[in-house]
Amino acid sequence: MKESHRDKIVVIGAGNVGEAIAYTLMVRVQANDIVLVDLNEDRAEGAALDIAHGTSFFKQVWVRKGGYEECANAQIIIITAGIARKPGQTRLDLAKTNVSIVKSITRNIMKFAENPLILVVSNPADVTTAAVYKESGLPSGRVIGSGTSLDTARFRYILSEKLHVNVEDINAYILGEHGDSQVPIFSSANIGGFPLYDYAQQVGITLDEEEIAHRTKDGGAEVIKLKGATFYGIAMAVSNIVETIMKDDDAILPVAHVLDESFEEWAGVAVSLPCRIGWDGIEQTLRIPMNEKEKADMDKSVDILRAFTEQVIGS
Ligand SMILES: NC(=O)C1=CN([C@@H]2O[C@H](COP(=O)(O)OP(=O)(O)OC[C@H]3O[C@@H](n4cnc5c(N)ncnc54)[C@H](O)[C@@H]3O)[C@@H](O)[C@H]2O)C=CC1
Ligand SMILES: CC(=O)C(=O)O
Repeated sequence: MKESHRDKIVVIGAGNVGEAIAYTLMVRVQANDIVLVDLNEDRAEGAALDIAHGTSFFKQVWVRKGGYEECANAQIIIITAGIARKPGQTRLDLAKTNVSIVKSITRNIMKFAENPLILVVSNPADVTTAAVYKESGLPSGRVIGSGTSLDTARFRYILSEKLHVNVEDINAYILGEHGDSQVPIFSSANIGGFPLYDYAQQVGITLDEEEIAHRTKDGGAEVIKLKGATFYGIAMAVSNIVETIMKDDDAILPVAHVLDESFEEWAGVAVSLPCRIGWDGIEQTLRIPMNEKEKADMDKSVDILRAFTEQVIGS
């Protein structure tokens, strides 16, 4: 296939996360041209070759190392470059370094791409999303942070374990910060269409909200403590976002973007809410019913993110 006819995705940062994303995109054939860009060119080339060697078991997908000029005609650009969180270190400790990395990457992307769709994964993911939005000048719906998509996946996984039910039957969100102030929305969660607590009562299971929230929030730290880094979970979360964009299928996913004025006291902050996503990025931001405690926790999460974002990148 001619290069000009390929569906191209550029992944910037070919470390654990970038490599796992490229692998997942290849296996699921979500693009037929996957380009890895990294400051460490050997790392990008090695990762690309390792994945490319396996393509004969799947479909024709080009996986290769490249430079920023590849962004010119990419359908999606995914930023994963940065410094990974060390055991015991908070996500927020890393903010200043990673924000300056994603800002310089954004300037490089914008040299070549006219109206790119950028997906931001580097931590702290909400603050880096705000930084890329500001630096790029793009509409906020075209700068999507992976936000609480991974936390939501962890929440659903834990609920499926507790309730002994297929994870696909669980509709429940973690919203707010991808971090310590994240908010589990229990009040509007449903299991196969049944309100969560109706379902739990019918199957005779008592849920401990605090324990579930705690396990969800600590999911990343738990894996980091055990094996040093998380990368498969985020790769699958990103692949899910990529799928809805590439297929233009209007799925509703919990992702971060900078909220507009209609969100009043939350406006101007990059934070996760359920969003309808398609080819142009975020098409609609949805307001999910919350009880009073959840709403108060969301207000707190937004306040924390606003204060921190201002501290790191200015208002
Ligand atoms: N949002 C989420 O849910 C998750 C986010 N992360 C974050 O993803 C980021 C990457 O994590 P890992 O891949 O494990 O780290 P890693 O250290 O394995 O890889 C980072 C890569 O970025 C590259 N890099 C650094 N500066 C660069 C620059 N200016 N331009 C191009 N490449 C550059 C490095 O050479 C390295 O290959 C971290 O910030 C981590 O905290 C990780 C897991 C989940
Ligand atoms: C590292 C990280 O952000 C996570 O696994 O949630």
